[in-house]
Amino acid sequence: MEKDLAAEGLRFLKMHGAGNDFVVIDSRQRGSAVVTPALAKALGDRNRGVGFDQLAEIRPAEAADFTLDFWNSDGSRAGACGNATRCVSDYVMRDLGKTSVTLLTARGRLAAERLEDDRVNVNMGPPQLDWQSVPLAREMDVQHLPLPGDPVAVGMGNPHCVFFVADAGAEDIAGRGPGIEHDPLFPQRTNVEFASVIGPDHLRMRVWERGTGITLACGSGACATAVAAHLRGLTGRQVRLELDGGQLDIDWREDGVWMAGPVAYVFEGLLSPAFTGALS
Ligand SMILES: N[C@@H](CCC[C@H](N)C(=O)O)C(=O)O
Repeated sequence: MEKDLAAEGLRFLKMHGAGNDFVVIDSRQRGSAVVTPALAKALGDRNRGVGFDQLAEIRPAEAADFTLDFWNSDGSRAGACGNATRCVSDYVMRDLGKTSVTLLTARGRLAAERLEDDRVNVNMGPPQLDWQSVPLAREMDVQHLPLPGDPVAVGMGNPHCVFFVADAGAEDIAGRGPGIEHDPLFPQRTNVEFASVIGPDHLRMRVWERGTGITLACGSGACATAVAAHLRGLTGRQVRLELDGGQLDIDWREDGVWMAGPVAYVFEGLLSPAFTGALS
């Protein structure tokens, strides 16, 4: 932690998208990143920190409106976070007086826009459907992984393992999630989705997130689940997902997987110098 931040404290914003909650740190004026794995882990602690599913740090960008980095609550980095992308895009759009923005993430350049009903729609890019990109440990059929339950692997800039089950609401997510997250098939671990079909354009989905655990919604997971459902012939390319925290609408278009959903502002805060200083 830089000396001046340890002395002054660090400003943050708390947001959520369909109950997937975030701490957002805006480092555009500072220019350089302040988040470290130690800060992410300490801040992600719901008892001793602020608590979040993901931490998102905004940095300046030359060829886009901003750069966005994601961290899980265990202090690990994530290459994609759909709901944080929607929330932070809304914040930057309001700040810049725009109704659409472009951003750079580890995945590449993404685009987001505010819809007339105030939801935010983001293009999460094309799904990664080859085993190296997910990534998986060795060559295999991504649409039929060699695991009980016959799941589908989909990369959305981060790895997802999607199970189609009779009733996602009845799945023991906490019991099954950790073992699959750490299965040797996934060299970078994986997010785990359990989905059931409500209709040809309607799914129920629950999630165990890599590096965080159970969350009320996962945007990249919703995209991966919609892609997997279409590949399995269960739905069309446009689908609504019912998550524990709300609804997300997915549209798998030629230019990528678009996801629309709500964004919410919760509070702003200032991390105490004692908190940030203890991490120096
Ligand atoms: N909540 C997210 C996904 C966050 C990252 C994930 N846990 C990972 O490690 O890949 C979303 O909305 O996409």
